[in-house]
Amino acid sequence: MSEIVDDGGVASAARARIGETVRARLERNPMVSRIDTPQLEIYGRHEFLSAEECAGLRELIDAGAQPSTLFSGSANADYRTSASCNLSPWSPLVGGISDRICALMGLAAEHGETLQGQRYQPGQEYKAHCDYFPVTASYWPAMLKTGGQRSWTAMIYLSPVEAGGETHFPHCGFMVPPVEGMLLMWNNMERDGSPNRSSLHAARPVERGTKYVVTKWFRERPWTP
Ligand SMILES: O=C(O)CCC(=O)C(=O)O
Ligand SMILES: [Fe+2]
Repeated sequence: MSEIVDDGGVASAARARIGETVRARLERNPMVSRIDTPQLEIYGRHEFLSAEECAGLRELIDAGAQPSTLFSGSANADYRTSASCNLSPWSPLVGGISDRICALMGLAAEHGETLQGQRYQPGQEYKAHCDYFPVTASYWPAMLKTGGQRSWTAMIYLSPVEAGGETHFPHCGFMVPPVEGMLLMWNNMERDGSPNRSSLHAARPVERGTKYVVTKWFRERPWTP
């Protein structure tokens, strides 16, 4: 008897439903605007965080930042050159902001991974990648057990950057420039719940200034690290 395993790389009614629910909620929010591109569901919310909240998160990132690793744990000498840290969900600032992201998107807090902070100095970048998991990766069986595929990504820019540091979506043909306090949200899945290759994105090298962001990735099921 063969067991049908949803391998995260194909269409899925459950993931399609997550996409649809969040899309409907964001479309109803007058503070949220959709970036007009046919290949990707991507939305922005300006002034999601105040200047004080951004400064508070930058301080936490400065205190905790270590050279970034890639999810696969592989060496990343030139692939992801930023410094990053997981932010404690027990911090009232971090917990409150995580809750607000969940409320805005209509996603349950249990599905969200820990908020991760990143800092990029001039010359640092994160080369083109997708946030969803490749089902051929050695770590995929472990991900399947800890919440499955990643659905939506939420990312907040915490500083203005004098030059560079845009988030580039090469298949969609646009870049988002960092604007302090702005929340960017995109669906890593297609409407049918299969991975969307057009969600490929890169953090372009910072040219002048320092870029800070926090990222939250949502799993299709509750995250159980
Ligand atoms: O810093 C950025 O603009 C993108 C960050 C990113 O892609 C990620 O954290 O997954
Ligand atoms: Fe990413």
